[in-house]
Amino acid sequence: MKTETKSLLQDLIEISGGCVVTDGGFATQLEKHGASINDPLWSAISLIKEPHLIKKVHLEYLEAGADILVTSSYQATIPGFLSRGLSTEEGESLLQRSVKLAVEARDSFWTSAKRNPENKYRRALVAASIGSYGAYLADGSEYRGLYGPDVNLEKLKDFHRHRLQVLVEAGPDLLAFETIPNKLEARAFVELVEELNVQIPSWICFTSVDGEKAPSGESFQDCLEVVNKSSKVEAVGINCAPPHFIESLISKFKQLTKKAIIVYPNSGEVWDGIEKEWLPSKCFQDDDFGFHATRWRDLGAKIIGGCCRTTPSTIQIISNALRKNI
Ligand SMILES: C[S+](C)CC[C@H](N)C(=O)O
Ligand SMILES: N[C@@H](CCS)C(=O)O
Ligand SMILES: [Zn+2]
Repeated sequence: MKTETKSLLQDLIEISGGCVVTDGGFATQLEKHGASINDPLWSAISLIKEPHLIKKVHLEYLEAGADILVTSSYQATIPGFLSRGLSTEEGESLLQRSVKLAVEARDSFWTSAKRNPENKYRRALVAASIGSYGAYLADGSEYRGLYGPDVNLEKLKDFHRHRLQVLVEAGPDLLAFETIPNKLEARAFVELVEELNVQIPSWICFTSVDGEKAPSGESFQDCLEVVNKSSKVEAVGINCAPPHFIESLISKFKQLTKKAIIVYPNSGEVWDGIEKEWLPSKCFQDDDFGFHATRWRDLGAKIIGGCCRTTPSTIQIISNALRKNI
């Protein structure tokens, strides 16, 4: 009889009582430490300039209670690095560095955490971030999702293939396809993980600017139809969308998929892709995240965290709220 072995992600969800905490805004916390990321590479510039800060941010999220660390590779791409005058080999080594820094932070944190049997930490997983083609364009395209007639499925797969290979070979526990704005790009990921025979689980997270559809205007029913076909994608959900959309989106996703649902919204501020700054809007404060995280868990979310403009204090409050109310 064939016995199904559970993946590291399924195991983590199970030992956590059904809901795990992922980390919060990586770029946001990097900026809190003084990093200047107003750049076409956005937070990936820190892989070149300030790798020590990357590790510091990862450690802060672990301390706050994150069970999953998302790497600094969101906007790190080989074409992006080439346009800075770096070589392909240098670009590859920066991608490897993004995984290595997170793994080192996880390992050193876990080595000291497990010395104290009193503490409630679990050994965290490292998820390699793969931002969208729109993120690489560096003009806020990930919130619009309209790549134009020249960008077809093959072009998206060609864009993502090499980076994906390098990241997988660097040894993360998971792949995090993040802030995805349309169905075509989800399909590119689903096909690539199959073609490359990737052996670690993935999540695919879409964003939303209206609380109902993907930024491209495509329905989540259409988007999830593509994702549901892949056994390599273990979780699907929403990231970097305003938090007040999350309740109704979890309910919608529950009807559209049997996969684990993941949500890690931003604070509610809105990205100005031209000025490269966050504009104030209807926002959640840290306490609001604590209150809503238990509601999101009760509605069926299995992985909960924060995205842009959330920080370790947000994750600490989410983690405390979820552990109090298992
Ligand atoms: C998640 S968005 C705030 C990342 C930055 C964007 N791709 C840009 O470069 O403008
Ligand atoms: N993992 C990225 C996502 C940006 S939308 C970050 O937290 O900076
Ligand atoms: Zn974000």
